[in-house]
Amino acid sequence: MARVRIRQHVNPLSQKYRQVLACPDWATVYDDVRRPLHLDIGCARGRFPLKMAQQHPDWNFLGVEIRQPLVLEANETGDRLGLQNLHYLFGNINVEPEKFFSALPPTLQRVSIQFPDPWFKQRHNKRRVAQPELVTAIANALPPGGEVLLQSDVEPVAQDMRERFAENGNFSFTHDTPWLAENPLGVPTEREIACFNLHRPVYRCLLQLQRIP
Ligand SMILES: C[S@@+](CC[C@H](N)C(=O)[O-])C[C@H]1O[C@@H](n2cnc3c(N)ncnc32)[C@H](O)[C@@H]1O
Repeated sequence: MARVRIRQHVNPLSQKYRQVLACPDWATVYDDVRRPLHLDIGCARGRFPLKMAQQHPDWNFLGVEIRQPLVLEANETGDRLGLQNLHYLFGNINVEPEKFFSALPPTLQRVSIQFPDPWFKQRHNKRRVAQPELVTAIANALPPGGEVLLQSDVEPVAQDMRERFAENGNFSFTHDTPWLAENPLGVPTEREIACFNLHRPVYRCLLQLQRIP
């Protein structure tokens, strides 16, 4: 069988990725839509949501990824394992995020953005995931107490994400130190494992929504 070549990075500003993420009928992908929902943005092969779904059958998990072949493969794996609390969607999270978030089940409880950006240069700022419109959409969709986990191994990128959430005004940090030493969810992502093996530091923080905006 011919192997599909999967690109390392795609440009989220390209015309190809300008559609709003299409949501399915949630009752066809989750066996119980009432469970709390964890959204993982930029999930790549989706191993993090997969492990979380196995460890937390009382939650639903949704991975979003802009590289379609990874999404197809991840959904096949989830189906093969019979996981009815896991689903993946293809698309660009930064296209009209308000529309996407308003089409989610009303049970959104946690969002994670982990090692999202290959865009380290300042001139590529607009390609980064944590844009103000996305932060606003997350703030509008989470209930008070809802959580956001941010992680990166590139300090300026982590700092940038941190500032975007702090300047939104609706979130507070759950810790006094600038960064958390350990992953509070206890399940490392693929990139996090690679960082650990390379002894690279990881910059992570956990925020909570304070009030309804
Ligand atoms: C470096 S990988 C990290 C994957 C995983 N979160 C981890 O920690 O191992 C970042 C992923 O985010 C995806 N991504 C980047 N921008 C995105 C966007 N605007 N919408 C959806 N996915 C995006 C990339 O395609 C890539 O798979």
